[in-house]
Amino acid sequence: MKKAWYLGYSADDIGDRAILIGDPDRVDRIAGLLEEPRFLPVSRGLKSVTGGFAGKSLTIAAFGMGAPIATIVLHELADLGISRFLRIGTAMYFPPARGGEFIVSTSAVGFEGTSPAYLEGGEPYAADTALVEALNQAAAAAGQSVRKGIYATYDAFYRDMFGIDDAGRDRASANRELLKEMGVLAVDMETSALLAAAGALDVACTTLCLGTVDALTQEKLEPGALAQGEKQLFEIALSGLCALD
Ligand SMILES: O=P(O)(O)O[C@H]1O[C@H](CO)[C@@H](O)[C@H]1O
Ligand SMILES: O=c1cc[nH]c(=O)[nH]1
Repeated sequence: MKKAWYLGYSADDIGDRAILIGDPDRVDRIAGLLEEPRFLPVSRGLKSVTGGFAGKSLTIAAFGMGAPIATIVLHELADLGISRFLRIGTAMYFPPARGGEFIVSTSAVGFEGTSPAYLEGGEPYAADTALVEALNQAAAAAGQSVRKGIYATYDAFYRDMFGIDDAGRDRASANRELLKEMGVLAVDMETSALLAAAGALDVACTTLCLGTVDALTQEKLEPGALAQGEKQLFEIALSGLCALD
């Protein structure tokens, strides 16, 4: 049976849909919400678990950080037969979004190097509308709401997104002006590449993130609100993704 090159899994190891998560510690925490969680062998630090939720079988896969590795994980899982993907995590946000809100991607603009290899000229890359709506409904059922909008994605965190030196501050500040004009709501390091890869591979994908860093002030969500938001994020993500056939 075919085995994925980097992940090392075969089709028998995985569900029919996937949640992609950056931080591998989040895989351990979301696994507690799954029925019969089965952790898969870890290679290169890529931690995954397969289990059930609401009668559906899914795989939660950690990719670390950044578009190249996130798209490798999506591409390998798509090649094994997964047809729906949801990235969850955290993002920098622009007004009118506020800290602690859930932001779902309806589309994304790519300032990273991976998306052109999948869908050159395809910008803005579109998210799957059924998945976006399923997340919207799952949030409402949980007494929460999601804000829908455009994501922008970069590779160079300390140059394009967040300044800790003069060169980074200047560049990130110029980017912020551009993103404000474009009406971007959230910034991360994966979404545009995942949407482009999903489009090219004919699978469904979107991103749902908790807004944790104010793009204008660089103020961070405090740890208690982050922990609480993460729990709600997991519930909305699992319910929304598993509501679809
Ligand atoms: O979503 P999480 O894993 O929190 O990661 C987010 O924070 C990292 C730094 O920008 C990027 O990987 C980004 O997408
Ligand atoms: O600053 C941040 C915080 C979360 N996610 C990002 O991509 N950037």
